[in-house]
Parts: sequence; C-alpha cells; structure tokens
Amino acid sequence: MAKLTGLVGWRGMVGSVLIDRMQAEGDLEVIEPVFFSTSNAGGQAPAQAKNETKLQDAYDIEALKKCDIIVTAQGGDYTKAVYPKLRAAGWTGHWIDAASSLRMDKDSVIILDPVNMPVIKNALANGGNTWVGGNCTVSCMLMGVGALYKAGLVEWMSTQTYQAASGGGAQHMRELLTQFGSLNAEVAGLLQDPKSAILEIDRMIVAKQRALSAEETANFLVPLGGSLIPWIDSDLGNGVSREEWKGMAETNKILGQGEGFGTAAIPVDGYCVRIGAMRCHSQALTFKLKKNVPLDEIEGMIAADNQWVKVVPNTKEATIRDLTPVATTGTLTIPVGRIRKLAMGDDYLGAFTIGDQLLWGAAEPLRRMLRILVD
Ligand SMILES: NC(=O)C1=CN([C@@H]2O[C@H](COP(=O)(O)OP(=O)(O)OC[C@H]3O[C@@H](n4cnc5c(N)ncnc54)[C@H](OP(=O)(O)O)[C@@H]3O)[C@@H](O)[C@H]2O)C=CC1
Ligand SMILES: N[C@@H](CC(=O)OP(=O)(O)O)C(=O)O
Repeated sequence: MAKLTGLVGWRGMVGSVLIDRMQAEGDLEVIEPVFFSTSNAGGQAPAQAKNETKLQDAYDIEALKKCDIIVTAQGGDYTKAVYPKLRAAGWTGHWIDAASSLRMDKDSVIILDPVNMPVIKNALANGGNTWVGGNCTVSCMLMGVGALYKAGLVEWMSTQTYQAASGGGAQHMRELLTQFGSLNAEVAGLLQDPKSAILEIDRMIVAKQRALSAEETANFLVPLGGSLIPWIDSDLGNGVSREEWKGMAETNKILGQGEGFGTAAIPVDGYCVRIGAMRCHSQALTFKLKKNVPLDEIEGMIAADNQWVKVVPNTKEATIRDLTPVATTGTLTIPVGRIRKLAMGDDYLGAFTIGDQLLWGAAEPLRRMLRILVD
C-alpha cells in the first residue's frame, strides 16, 4: 500500500521547487500525499492532492501521527515546535526535513545520497528515521567534488563562497531586484547618453546605495545590489559565521566521519559571502591533497562520480559559457571548472563549482530520500 506522506511547507519557495520535482519524477504517484498547512487548515488542498481535498492542520499531532512519512520544507521554527511533540507522542515514522535545526542531532542523518548512500543505508538498517537535507553550499560542493573525498585524497579544503539571494528566502530575492531597479532608475538618463561621465554615474550610484531606505534593505539590512556582504547566518562570537561553521561540521557528518564517528574530521574552512546572484551558490575551492595526483586523473574522478556533475574545461570560452549561475539555474547540473594545480605546490588543487541552491541545495535530496524509503 502507498505510504501516507504528509507534506508540510509545500507552498513556500523550497516547497514549490520540491513539488515541481516530485511531479516531474512521478513521486506523487507512488505515495498517498496529505497536504498540511500552518496557516490555512481546512482550506483547499492543491491540485496534486489525491483523496484528501482539504488542508490538514500542520500543528495537529494526531493528524501528523497518521502519516508513515512527513516531508517538511516549512522551516526550523516549525520543526522545533512540532518534531519533539510528535516523537514524544510515540510516532516512529520517517521525518524528512529541509531545515537545519535537527541536522547535527546524533540521531539524524544529513541526506545526500549520491554522496553518502552507505551512511543512509547503514542508518536505515539501524532504525534511523530522521533525515535532514544539508546546508545548500555544502550539498552543492559535495555533489561537485565528492569524488575527492570518497577517494580519501583531501587533507583539508578551504572554501570562498558566492551565495545567492535566494538562500535568505523569497523576500531577499525581491529585495535584491528592487535595489537593482532603484539603482538603475537613479542613472537611467545618464546611461542613455553615451557621452555621460562614468565617474558621475558611479558617484550617483554609491550615493543612492548609501541612501537606500530601511524598507529597501529590510531583509539584507545593507545594500546588496552592486555590493556584497561577507557574512551569512548568525555570529557565533568567535569570528566565525554559522554558515562557515556548517562547512566543516556538515561535510564531515555527511561523509560519516569526524565527531560522532570516532574518526578524525577533515578541516574545512573559509569565508561565506552573499552576492547579487538569484538562486545559484558558487564557490572557489582550495584543496590540500594528501598526495600529488595528475590533473587528468582528478578531472576523470570528478566527472565519473555522479550523473549530474559536469567538468568544464579550464578555458575562458567554456568557463564564461558553462560555469556561471545563469547557465546553472533551474538545472540539476553541477558544473565544476577552473580545475588546476595551484602555485603553492603539486598537491594544492583549485576548483570552482556552482549549484542551484533550491534544487541540489534544498529540494532534491529530500525527494530522493522519500524514494529511497518508498521504492
Ligand atoms: N531558502 C533556502 O534557500 C533554503 C531554505 N531551507 C529551509 O526551508 C525553509 C523554508 O524556506 P522557504 O521555502 O524559502 O520559505 P518560504 O517563506 O517561502 O515558505 C515557508 C512557509 O511560509 C508560509 N507562507 C506564508 N506566506 C506565504 C506566501 N506568500 N507564499 C508562500 N508561502 C507562504 C507557507 O506555509 P503555510 O502554507 O503553512 O502557510 C510556507 O510553507 C527555511 O526556513 C529553511 O529551514 C533549506 C535550504 C535552503
Ligand atoms: N543559509 C543559506 C540557506 C539555508 O537555508 O541554509 P541552511 O539550510 O543551512 O539553514 C544561505 O543563506 O544561503
């Protein structure tokens, strides 16, 4: 019998991408979906609903308890409010979650099956039932260069990220575009005149950026259009942002190593930076390899790792065509390019990778975990 699967957060940005992917892959055909809402219980369920035509209350523990599986992209506050109550009420079903709140719990597994299927299978065999999608930057990075970790080649890795507005949520994307619009409007007349002075345009732009209203910077707190913000997520108080901390903590947990696994963690560190892209996170990676491996072997390993990774030749033409957020958005392709040995030595490797943070970074690992459970 098809598993009764509760869907929470399906109308949000991540949830909408998730439902689109589930439809595209026929996932809704192999489950019995029940749609929940935190704000509109009793309202009309979406067209994808089968037998249930009304939305269920996402805070109703009894209703949730009936589900074999719950998939949530509702957010961390919802998880914190509901998950403990549901488990305390004796529910032993499978909880699949996009939010970060449960990620580092000892009983949860960070799911990214093309990278860590053995970890998932091992947890399943041991009764695991809490499955959490990884941080978008970490998931996209491992989809691209997981091969190097699987081969045990990485001594350490440093990341410099270029993260899209969508990581903050839908309002952040709107705010970025509003800022771009305000900036363009400020100098539209001068832009139309090819003889206008660029330094005058530049002066007017920076004056406008500094004068953006509180409304126009309500989400990012400062201008992002035409600028960048080298801090993402909260301040851990030790000079590290929470987004940067996730890099090492989650990479190791996904791979089933480090704290909790009785093995040494691989050091991963760097800077996470918000830039004015829409929904693709990019990152420049520096690896210290454990040994000198020829570049063609490295490229071959990366290319062979999974069906979504695509090695982009390290030429200007291929890079500017295929290794950009614009080229990658809306696809499951994870381009990895700029692969080269660095000046520091033969065992220092550089690479640049990009991923759609709403697909591999959020929705896709969730629906794939659902299929692992129901197929
Ligand atoms: N954004 C991202 O990049 C990532 C987000 N995540 C996780 O996913 C969670 C959800 O993120 P995201 O999808 O961006 O959040 P959204 O704000 O888009 O959606 C969250 C919920 O808000 C409610 N909502 C209220 N007003 C609206 C509206 N106008 N349109 C749509 N939904 C509305 C919906 O709940 P209801 O239908 O019950 O009212 C919806 O499920 C995050 O909190 C995070 O934990 C994980 C990885 C990446
Ligand atoms: N923090 C990420 C998005 C996100 O939701 O991450 P996490 O799932 O780790 O909270 C970003 O802002 O780009």
